[in-house]
Amino acid sequence: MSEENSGNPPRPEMPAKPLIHVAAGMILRADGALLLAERPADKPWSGWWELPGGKIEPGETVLQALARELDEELGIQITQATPWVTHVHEYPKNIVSLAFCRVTGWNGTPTGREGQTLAWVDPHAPITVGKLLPATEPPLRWLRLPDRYLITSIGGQQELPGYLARLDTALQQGIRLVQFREPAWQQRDGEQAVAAALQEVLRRCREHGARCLVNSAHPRDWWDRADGVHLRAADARLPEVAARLRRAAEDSNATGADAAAGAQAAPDNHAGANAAAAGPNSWPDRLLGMSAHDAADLTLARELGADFAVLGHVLDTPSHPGEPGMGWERYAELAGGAGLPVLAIGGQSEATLDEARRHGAHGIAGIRGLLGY
Ligand SMILES: Nc1nc2c([nH]c(=O)n2[C@H]2C[C@H](O)[C@@H](COP(=O)(O)OP(=O)(O)OP(=O)(O)O)O2)c(=O)[nH]1
Repeated sequence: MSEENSGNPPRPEMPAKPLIHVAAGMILRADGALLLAERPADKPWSGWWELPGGKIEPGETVLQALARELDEELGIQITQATPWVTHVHEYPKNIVSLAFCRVTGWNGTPTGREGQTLAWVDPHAPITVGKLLPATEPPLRWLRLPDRYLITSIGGQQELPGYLARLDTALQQGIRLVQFREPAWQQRDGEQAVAAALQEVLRRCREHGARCLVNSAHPRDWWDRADGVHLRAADARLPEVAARLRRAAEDSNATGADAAAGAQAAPDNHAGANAAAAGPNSWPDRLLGMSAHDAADLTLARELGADFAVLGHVLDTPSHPGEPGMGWERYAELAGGAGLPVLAIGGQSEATLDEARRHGAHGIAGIRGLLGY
C-alpha cells in the first residue's frame, strides 16, 4: 500500500545521518588489564567511558589513525597492533563505524594528555569505573571470548578414552572453548552412544571452567545441556532454528538474564537506535557460534546475533582433502567486514595464532592443531 492511500500523513524526508569512521584501541597489558578512558568535558558524551582512539582522517589507514590518536591522546607509540572487529552503531544523530584493534605493544606510559581520566580494568569482571558508551559494550563482551576453539573429532566408542586423555591435557593447557561435533559417529551408532560421550566432554569442560557448545548436527534438545550451540551454515538458515533462538532470547529476557550478563542501560536520549547494529546477544545465557564460508554466511551470523563465527578453511587441511584453502588475504577481507569476532579454521595451531591475528582474526579453531598433534 502506498503512503498516499494508507491513511497515514506523509512522513517528512529524514536527512541521512552522517557516517563517522573511528579507530579505537583495545590496549591490553601483559597481565590482561584493559585501558579505558573517560571522555573529557569538552567533547560530546563527556563523562562516558570508551576505548581510546578517534576519527580516521582522509587518506589514513585504520592502524595509522590509531597510532596518531594514541600518540595525541595518551602519549604512547604503538609497536604492536592488529585489526580486530569493525562494529557499526547507530546513534540518534550519527552512525559510527568503529574499527577496534588489539594493541599489545607500545612505548611510553599512557597519560591523559587531553585531561581525560584513565583506568586499567579487568575486562573479565563487571566494569565499575562508570558507564560505557553504548557502542563500546559489544567489544568488551567479545573480548571475553576465548581465542582458541577446540572442535572434537572422537569418531567412536573405542577412541573415546584416548581422546578424553588428550582433552584433559588441552584443558590443563588453557583451552576454554570446545565444540562437541560427532556427526559421523551419531549416524553410525545412534544418538544414545554419542550422548554419553557429550556428558563426558561436558563434565571435563566444567571441571576446568571451559564452555562447550554442541554442533547443530546433534539433536536440538542437547543445546540446553551444553553451553550453547554451534550452527552449521545450512542449519542457520532453517526457520525453526531462528524461531528457537527467538524463543531462547524471549525466555532469558523474561528471567532478567540480560541484567545478569552485564548489559548496561543508556539514558533514553542516548539509547542505541538500531538494536541489530548494536550486536544483540540473542541468547544471553548461552553462546551462539556459526560456521561461515563467505560474506553471506557472516552477514547471517551477525543477523542471528551470534557471539562469533568460524571462517574457513583458511589453509589446506586434512579435513578437506583436495580443496585448497581461501588463504589469508581473502580471510582478512571477509573477517574485516564481518562485524563480529571471527575465528580462523583450517590448518590452524598455536603456530598460526599470530598470523591469524595479523589478518583480523579473534583467534583460531581446529580439531587436530589445538589438541597438539
Ligand atoms: N574512541 C572511541 N570512540 C567511540 C567509542 N565508542 C563510541 O561510540 N565512540 C564514538 C564517540 C564519537 O562519536 C566517535 C569518536 O569520535 P571523537 O570525537 O572521540 O574523535 P576525535 O578524538 O577524533 O575527536 P575530535 O578531535 O574530532 O574532537 O566514536 C570508543 O570506544 N572509542
